[in-house]
Formats: sequence, C-alpha cells, structure tokens
Amino acid sequence: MKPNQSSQRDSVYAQPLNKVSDFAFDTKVADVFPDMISRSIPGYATIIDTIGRLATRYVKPNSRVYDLGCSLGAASLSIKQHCRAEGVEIYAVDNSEAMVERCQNYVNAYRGDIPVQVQCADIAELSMQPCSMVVLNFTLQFVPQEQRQAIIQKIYDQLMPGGLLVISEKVKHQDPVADSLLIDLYHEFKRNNGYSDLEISQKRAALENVMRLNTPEEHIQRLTQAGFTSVQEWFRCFNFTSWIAIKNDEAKT
Ligand SMILES: C[S@@+](CC[C@H](N)C(=O)[O-])C[C@H]1O[C@@H](n2cnc3c(N)ncnc32)[C@H](O)[C@@H]1O
Ligand SMILES: O=C(O)C(=O)C[C@]1(C(=O)O)C=C[C@@H](O)C=C1
Repeated sequence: MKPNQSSQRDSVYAQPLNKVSDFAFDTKVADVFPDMISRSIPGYATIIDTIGRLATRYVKPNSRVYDLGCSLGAASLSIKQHCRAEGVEIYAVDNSEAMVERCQNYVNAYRGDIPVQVQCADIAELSMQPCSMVVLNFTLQFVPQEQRQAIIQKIYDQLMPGGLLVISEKVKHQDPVADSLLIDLYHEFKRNNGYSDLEISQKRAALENVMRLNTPEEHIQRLTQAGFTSVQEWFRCFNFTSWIAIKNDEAKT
C-alpha cells in the first residue's frame, strides 16, 4: 500500500476530550496519517502526483532530491515512481520517530531504481548537499517562524542552477472577510469528508499553538529574499496553496 492510499480511519478527535493537547506527529497520528491527510488537505492526491511529474522535468541525473518533513514518504515515492533520471538519490527527512519508522517500512516495500534514504532529523539543523529538487509539502507551517528564512536560504544555496523547490502550505489571508470565508469553505470540505463538527473544532484547538500560518505574500517575500527569481503558485484550493520556486539557470552556486 502506498502512503497516499487509504489506511486505518482517522478518529483521533472523534470523542470529546477533557483537555485538547497540542497536536503532535506521534504514533496515534502516524497510524492513521494516510486517511487523515487525504481527508484534510484539499487536492492532496493531485499535489503528490504533480510532485512526481515535476521531478521528471527538474531532477537531474546523478543528483540528490530532498523531501523535508516527509511523514510517510508519499512525495518521495511519487518521485521514485515518475522519475527516470539515472544516479538519483532521494533523502526523506522527518523529525517524528513514529513517521520515520513507518516511512522506512513503506520505502522497503516499494520497488524501483531510485534509492530513498530515510532520516530522522530536524530540518533546521540538517546539513544539506547540492541537489536538483527539494520538496516542503505542508512542513514549514510546523517550523518556528524564526527558523523559516534560514531553512529557505539553505535550500536555495544548495539547489543547483535550474533546480526546483516545491512548497505547499496552509495559508491565512490579510483580508478578514476573505480569510473567514475560505476557512468556512475548508470546514465544509472536512464535513463532506466525514469529519464531525466536534472533530473539526478539537483538531483546530490542537493545532492552534503548533501550526503557525503565513500569508501568501509572506511566503513569496521569503522565497524572493532567499534569491528565487521565479516563484509561481501552481495549486490553490481554499486556504491551501502550493508554489514552485526555480533557481535561475545562470545563478552562481
Ligand atoms: C503535514 S506533515 C507533511 C506531509 C508530507 N510532506 C506529505 O506530503 O505527505 C508535516 C510533517 O513535518 C514534520 N516536521 C515538522 N517540523 C519538522 C522539523 N523541524 N524537521 C523535520 N520534520 C518536521 C512532521 O513530523 C510531519 O511529519
Ligand atoms: O486538519 C487540519 O485542520 C489541517 O490544517 C490540515 C493539516 C495540515 O495542513 O498539515 C494539519 C495536520 C495534519 O498533518 C494534516 C493536515
């Protein structure tokens, strides 16, 4: 089974809790993660598939690819499935032991030519090597704000000229009317996917201190400040957005 296919049903927030603790990527979440993420992120399957398709265009022979905050490795396995370049190595990194352990099992069960190295590490402390593609698929939103610019700068510095960063995030919007409409539509999406009002509100409370959102403008500013000259939103649904950021072909390494 691929990590983006359905697994155990997510019922983490189904029962009333006396106290809602901060959300954590622990064993309880990791066990139901394929179901949780596919019912919680609009267009998740499309995003994962497109990451694989982008890899066929951007991953260079004999280069590295990083999947930062890989969870169960869905993006890595999509790249492995699509990419035909020779001598490629994927580095799938996450700081949750529960995720990394399960990710390794998925990787072991998945055949293909491209090796995937699974690593338990904090991406803020990760020492990166030159690479042709980096994926940050709904990861930066969980990293402390003050570490975000340095991470994007490190990625830019290690990308080869012409290299690609795919960054997907849940975002907030400056206009309060638009922001609350998009949040409302998102909650309707979750209800349509079988989540109750209780599950939606308890998970929202759990995420409050853990997931800090930026506006699209803040993300674009951060990418531009790091040096990316080509930044393009390629996916958007409600308050979820994905961008491609390409390092100029002429850029110095
Ligand atoms: C929403 S999930 C990412 C989903 C995954 N990229 C996918 O495409 O299926 C966020 C992941 O980021 C990881 N994470 C959060 N902060 C991290 C950090 N500082 N270093 C490494 N991983 C981190 C979490 O453990 C979690 O597995
Ligand atoms: O479920 C929510 O409310 C979300 O905001 C979705 C979201 C995310 O954006 O990363 C939050 C945590 C889970 O990892 C899966 C999805």
